[in-house]
Amino acid sequence: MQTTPHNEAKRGDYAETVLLPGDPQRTEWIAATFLEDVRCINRVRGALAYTGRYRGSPISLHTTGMGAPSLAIYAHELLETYGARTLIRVGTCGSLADHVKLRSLVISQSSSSDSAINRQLFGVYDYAPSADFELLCRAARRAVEMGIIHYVGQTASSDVFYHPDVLGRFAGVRAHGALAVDMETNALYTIAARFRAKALSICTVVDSLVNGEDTDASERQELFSDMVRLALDVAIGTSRVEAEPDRP
Ligand SMILES: O=P(O)(O)O[C@H]1O[C@H](CO)[C@@H](O)[C@H]1O
Ligand SMILES: O=c1cc[nH]c(=O)[nH]1
Repeated sequence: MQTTPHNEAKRGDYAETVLLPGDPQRTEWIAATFLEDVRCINRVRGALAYTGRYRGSPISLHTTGMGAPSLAIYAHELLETYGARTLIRVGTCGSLADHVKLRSLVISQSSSSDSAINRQLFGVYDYAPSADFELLCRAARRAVEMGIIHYVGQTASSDVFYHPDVLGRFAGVRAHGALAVDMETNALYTIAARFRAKALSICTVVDSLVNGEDTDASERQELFSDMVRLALDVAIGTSRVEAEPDRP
């Protein structure tokens, strides 16, 4: 019998820190490329999940699928049933700002949403979900140390990927500084807050809604190396000083 309706992993199979790719192929690639002693713990609905070690520390990966409802189910179960305490999204996003270029990283400080889910949850309030401050600071510092082009700021999460008004629909949030759009960060931060857990969303910019530029799916695994290394270093708390103990 499965432990949850959506997951066959047993209690205790997940590490406390879980990286969350949207795409199962990304999950599989991260497991094969970055983790040691790795084992697959879930295949239900193709939401591949693995547990292994990164530089000796236990880390899990779990595929969220696309959109807030899908992520919400998996994040809820990871926090409620599997004892996860830190969730780090390693996703993709579309640029909403001129200066946010393809292939850079967007580290989301907070995330607006057009989701009707929030209207059910918060009544008259427009809840403002945000990243865990410690994870956010660590990611920003480590990204500088690694020389990765990145932007820290607010993002938007939308339930609509294909929309006839490609950019115009974001006018309000763009005018107030939103850097990029994805579909899950708002839900991730909201659910983590509910469980008093830590969350961070790091996304690679794969297209621009401003100028229509796009990356090719074939370059994407390569493209994700910086994001995944950064997320893993953040997950295990590595800074340059810790990573180079022999430094004078
Ligand atoms: O690449 P992932 O992590 O799935 O993220 C983005 O890509 C999907 C849309 O293509 C949505 O899930 C969006 O948030
Ligand atoms: O959610 C997403 C992700 C990438 N690009 C978009 O336009 N939207």
